[in-house]
Amino acid sequence: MKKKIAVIPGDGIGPEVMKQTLRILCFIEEKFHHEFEMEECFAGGVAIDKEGTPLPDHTLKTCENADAILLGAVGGPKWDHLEGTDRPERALLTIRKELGFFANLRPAMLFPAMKDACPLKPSLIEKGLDLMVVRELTGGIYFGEQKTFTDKAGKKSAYDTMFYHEDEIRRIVRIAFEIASKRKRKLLSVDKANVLESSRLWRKTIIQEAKNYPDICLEHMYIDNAAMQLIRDPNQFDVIVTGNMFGDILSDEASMITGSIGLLPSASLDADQKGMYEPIHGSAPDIAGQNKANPLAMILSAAMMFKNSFDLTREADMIESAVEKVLDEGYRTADIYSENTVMLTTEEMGQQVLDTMKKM
Ligand SMILES: NC(=O)C1=CN([C@@H]2O[C@H](COP(=O)(O)OP(=O)(O)OC[C@H]3O[C@@H](n4cnc5c(N)ncnc54)[C@H](O)[C@@H]3O)[C@@H](O)[C@H]2O)C=CC1
Ligand SMILES: CC(C)CC(=O)C(=O)O
Ligand SMILES: [Mg+2]
Repeated sequence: MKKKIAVIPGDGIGPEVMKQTLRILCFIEEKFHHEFEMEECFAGGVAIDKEGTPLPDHTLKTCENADAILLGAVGGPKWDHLEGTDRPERALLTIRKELGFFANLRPAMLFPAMKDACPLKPSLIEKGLDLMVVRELTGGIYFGEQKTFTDKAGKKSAYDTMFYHEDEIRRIVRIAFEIASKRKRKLLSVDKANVLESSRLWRKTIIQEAKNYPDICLEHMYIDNAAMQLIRDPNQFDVIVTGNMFGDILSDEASMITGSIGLLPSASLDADQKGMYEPIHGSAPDIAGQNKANPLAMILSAAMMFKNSFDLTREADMIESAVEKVLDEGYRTADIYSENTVMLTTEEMGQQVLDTMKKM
């Protein structure tokens, strides 16, 4: 199979975790006789430094022309003084919006070997954890009107707007219902409908849409309670659908139940399953450049690319099984290290996954 893949390493640990992922892609390409035309491009802080803008036109064009996009992470303290549209994060938001990647799938799975790394009581995760957060990605407060202004007294104010059109809600909740119908037929919609108008529209719309999915059990929860319930008893949930900001926050919280944010992949999809694949974490400036980052979230994001955009399940399964085996054998990066396990660097973890795949 011939595929064009746009590769955006980005900033901080982005290039470190991407390097390990590309080694695995090269192995898959050779083993299964695929042809991956990989084009590396700049976005984020590195693009600001090189070209004066977080998202150069040619990067966006490369993404548009690709069959899928892999992205490490963008941002960092070096660029934190910049204003909204000049910031590295703008690159990510613009790619998502311009390419219509409205459906962000963030699976939170606890690998059996990672139970000790979960900070919750063992009784809460006895049966493991297998959650799917479906996050709306191109609307809500990250894309509403925003402004900072100075009043007559010289005092500053700022606002952000949480805006949702019913069609935006409808298309993401449909994706969530479809996913729920292939799992436990349980869907939790998370909102703040006791306070926010946009949440009330969200709730009304999903209740209307539920009529088309009579075999799915739909429940609703406010975001504050959901954040608490996720820690109290994560296994009460199966598929969670929510807006952009609530999904961003809840998925970082869910990641910790699986041991580390360095383990969680994601897919950001359009209506035709074209997608951008990225770990849910950021550029982790506190550990960047130290060969300490966990590359498994990025590697598992590539597996999601094979499954969702290329329909290559054998290749995806191979990556996922290799990651599971490496963890079973006790190999860990610093974020998930505990006594009686073997601490590896980023490079060594990539090598370990690769060596395991070679033996499969
Ligand atoms: N998708 C993206 O490109 C995202 C970018 N960011 C940006 O990243 C920068 C840092 O943001 P933070 O809020 O600190 O979030 P972060 O996710 O980068 O880091 C949070 C904590 O998790 C740790 N961590 C993250 N990924 C890890 C990995 N693979 N292995 C081991 N430990 C890992 C970090 O060391 C840090 O202690 C900011 O500029 C932010 O805007 C944040 C989230 C997503
Ligand atoms: C960096 C932001 C644009 C978004 C974010 O934190 C995320 O998508 O996880
Ligand atoms: Mg986030």
